[in-house]
Amino acid sequence: MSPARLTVEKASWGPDRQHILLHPVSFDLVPGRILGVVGANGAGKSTLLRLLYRFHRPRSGTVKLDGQDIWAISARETARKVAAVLQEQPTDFALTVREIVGLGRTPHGSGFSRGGAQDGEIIEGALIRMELQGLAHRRLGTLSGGERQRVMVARALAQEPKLLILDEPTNHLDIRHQLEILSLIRGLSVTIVTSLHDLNMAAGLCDDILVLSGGQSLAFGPPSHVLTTERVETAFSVRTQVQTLHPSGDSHFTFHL
Ligand SMILES: Nc1ncnc2c1ncn2[C@@H]1O[C@H](COP(=O)(O)OP(=O)(O)OP(=O)(O)O)[C@@H](O)[C@H]1O
Repeated sequence: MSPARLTVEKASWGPDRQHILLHPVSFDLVPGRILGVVGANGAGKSTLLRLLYRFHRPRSGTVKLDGQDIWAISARETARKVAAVLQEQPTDFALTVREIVGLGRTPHGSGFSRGGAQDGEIIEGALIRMELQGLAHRRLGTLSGGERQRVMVARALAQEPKLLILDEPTNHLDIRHQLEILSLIRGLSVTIVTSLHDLNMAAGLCDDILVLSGGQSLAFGPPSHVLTTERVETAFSVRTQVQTLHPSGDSHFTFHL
């Protein structure tokens, strides 16, 4: 499955027309790139992500995948193209890890093109990638927060999406699993939009960054262009310093009140 081009044109959202929480935002994400959405608490990150996985319909503007408005196709067709890993997933804690990962195949269940064996291989591949083989028979409710997070990513991988939406994917993960999941994300052949709180992580992982503040988009583009000291100070209301790390030459932010 090839990565999708994601084109967001002047998309806005609010619970009603009088209360707009996300003001018109536009960006064009080249297939296969990783976009990091950053901003302070309440900036509108989750609201934007909800527009991208077709949970909210934009009040104005459009969200297009490969040039097609996601509201012009069915929810099921969208689910074959877009997978989301969210902070709070409504899941059945009595299901086993393998069953949960298997749910990722649901949108593809046409009964014609895909046999059960092929689904089984895809599910097994997702379990292996997230190092979950040893937990495959455990019930979700018995897992730690980090293990559950890996199950949710495995379920999204089993969905074989063209666009993967991740809401704070490193939450609950210890340092090793954070690094592992970031390296896995980098290696996927899929377009990715992820919200991240850690700006240093966002700068290291993402090809593009979108900065939100108070429901407005402040900037979109490569991290080195977008994450300037002034912009970070505006968006997060903190004093910010940038250091150059040796020997990598990477930029590293530190923050002060
Ligand atoms: N359905 C809704 N009705 C009313 N207000 C909402 C709704 N959804 C979100 N909000 C408000 O919109 C603002 C943006 O919320 P959002 O969850 O998008 O922020 P966020 O950037 O993801 O924040 P955080 O970093 O805290 O997760 C918040 O003030 C939130 O309370």
